[in-house]
Amino acid sequence: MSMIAAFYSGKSILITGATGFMGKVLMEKLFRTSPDLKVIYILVRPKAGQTTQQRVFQILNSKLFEKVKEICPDVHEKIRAIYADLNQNDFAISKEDMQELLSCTNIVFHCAATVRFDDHLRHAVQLNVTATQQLLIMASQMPKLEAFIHISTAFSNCNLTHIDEVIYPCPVEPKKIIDSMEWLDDAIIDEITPKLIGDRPNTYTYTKALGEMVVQQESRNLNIAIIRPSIVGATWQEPFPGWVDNLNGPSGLIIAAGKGFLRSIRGAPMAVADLIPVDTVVNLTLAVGWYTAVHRPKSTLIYHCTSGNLNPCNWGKMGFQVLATFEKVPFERAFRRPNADFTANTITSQYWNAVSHRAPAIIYDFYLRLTGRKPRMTKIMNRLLKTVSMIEYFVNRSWEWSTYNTEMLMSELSPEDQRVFNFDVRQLNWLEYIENYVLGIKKYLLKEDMAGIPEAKQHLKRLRNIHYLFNTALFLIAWRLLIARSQMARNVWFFIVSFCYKFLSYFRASSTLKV
Ligand SMILES: CCCCCCCCCCCCCCCCCCCCCC(=O)SCCNC(=O)CCNC(=O)[C@H](O)C(C)(C)COP(=O)(O)OP(=O)(O)OC[C@H]1O[C@@H](n2cnc3c(N)ncnc32)[C@H](O)[C@@H]1OP(=O)(O)O
Ligand SMILES: NC(=O)C1=CN([C@@H]2O[C@H](COP(=O)(O)OP(=O)(O)OC[C@H]3O[C@@H](n4cnc5c(N)ncnc54)[C@H](OP(=O)(O)O)[C@@H]3O)[C@@H](O)[C@H]2O)C=CC1
Repeated sequence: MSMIAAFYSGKSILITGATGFMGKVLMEKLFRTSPDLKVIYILVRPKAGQTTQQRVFQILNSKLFEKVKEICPDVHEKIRAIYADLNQNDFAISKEDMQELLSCTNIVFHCAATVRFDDHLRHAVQLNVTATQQLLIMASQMPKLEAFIHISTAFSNCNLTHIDEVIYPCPVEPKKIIDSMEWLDDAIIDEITPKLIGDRPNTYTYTKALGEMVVQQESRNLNIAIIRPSIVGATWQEPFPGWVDNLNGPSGLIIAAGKGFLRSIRGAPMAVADLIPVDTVVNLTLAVGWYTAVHRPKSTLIYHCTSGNLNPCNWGKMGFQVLATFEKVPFERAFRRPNADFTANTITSQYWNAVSHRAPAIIYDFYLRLTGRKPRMTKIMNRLLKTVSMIEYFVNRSWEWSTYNTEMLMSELSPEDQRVFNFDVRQLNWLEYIENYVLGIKKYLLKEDMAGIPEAKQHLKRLRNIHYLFNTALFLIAWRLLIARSQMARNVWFFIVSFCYKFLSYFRASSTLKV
């Protein structure tokens, strides 16, 4: 019997960010392995015209929860969706709901965050720092609380190259930042943002670092642990391989490459691609919840959930495998044939941006205009290039994260728990994982039918022919223009033509003689 699964049985668990990528997988695993848990409270806001209940209904009826519904048929009754907005005071939770949360919760998993790299500092602070502080204040009023697990990111200290399992202080105290956000106007915040974030690349990593400081400062006598995952990717094994449902991290760029929009990224092919499957992160998170509640470590332990030091893969290898998978299972209606690369050189990268990204978009928009349609490719390309520019920081560097706590935890687990809550990335076969990841993107994100693969391959063949035709036409036009302008080019041209003519005459004469 799994000790971790048994631990969560009968427990009341609060999850923030349960509608997000990681939150959904966390909920799924909890219900699948501990169907006897008492209740999972999730803090949800209405979104995109859907009420909180409709959102929960949609999640439970998704492919991800198919297995859960077999194992735990009363799953609908065990989820309590609580209306909440983490941007508001007391999260806008009603008094009755708050009372219930405070009196019943045993474990808190705090996953909610804004993960946008370009978020305005005020908003990023509100969600990643202030909301974390408020949640900790709530937690301190929960008499039955056994553990509080905070999800941070391995990149909260990406300004360092070697990162230990400690909280690194930021120069300005989080409390001062929170206070200043209340009275500074947006223009001033914009001005001081680069100074505050310093050598971090964006407001996301900075506010996640502040969030960790808040956890440390507000921990009081709570049992707290922090988990720092690196780049979270599709599921590796559970509940099935390749599940993914948003465009964050590599997923959006894999789509862009598969559809032929993305041809080049300025990145170091040999830099470590520190991806970690979402089910691995969830398994570690649940193991940490158990360990923190049962063993009550004296201080706040930090767990790095990374792959680079144990089973490294680099961006070059990953890109190669992604492209190889496109050969077998191409995406439908590609704009161009997938053919992308990482280039370390800035000038080469700018050249490819002009030739392979901007020029085809302009030509295609011109074609759309000619055929009376609305141009859209330049807009799509600008958005893609903006995304690429934001991730460049992460694909040009390698980091080293120490993983003593994660390894210690692994050794504390029973063999059964090591199997059920496996977070040992040494067992991960990257080629297989990446292939499943690309397949998962096709199935669950793009919702493409596997039956359409022959047609997609046919489409790629047509694109290849158009590509050859276009290049030949371009070459002939360039050559014609050159001949018109340069005597030297004309001489070369006449030499080639007369050489071919002589060769053909000789060939014809010798074949007549034989007869
Ligand atoms: C080339 C060779 C090989 C080929 C094969 C390729 C191999 C693989 C390539 C490997 C590369 C490795 C990358 C890893 C780096 C991760 C580092 C993580 C480090 C930290 C990890 C963390 O700890 S935390 C998670 C990370 N956090 C994000 O990853 C959020 C990012 N994101 C944003 O910060 C905003 O998204 C941003 C971008 C500002 C746009 O902002 P924006 O305002 O312009 O656009 P919006 O977001 O509003 O989106 C407007 C519309 O674009 C759609 N869309 C959104 N993203 C899209 C996307 N990536 N690709 C397509 N489409 C996307 C969306 O669905 C909307 O569609 P619609 O309009 O139809 O609704
Ligand atoms: N994905 C990754 O690559 C990595 C993620 N992480 C961390 O993991 C955690 C989970 O990330 P992930 O699941 O990928 O992120 P998602 O963007 O998929 O999910 C974010 C969650 O936070 C919720 N949320 C955001 N704003 C509010 C709000 N105002 N009120 C209530 N809920 C809100 C979202 O709700 P809604 O659905 O309503 O928007 C959603 O449930 C985060 O803490 C992130 O920093 C760390 C490393 C890598």
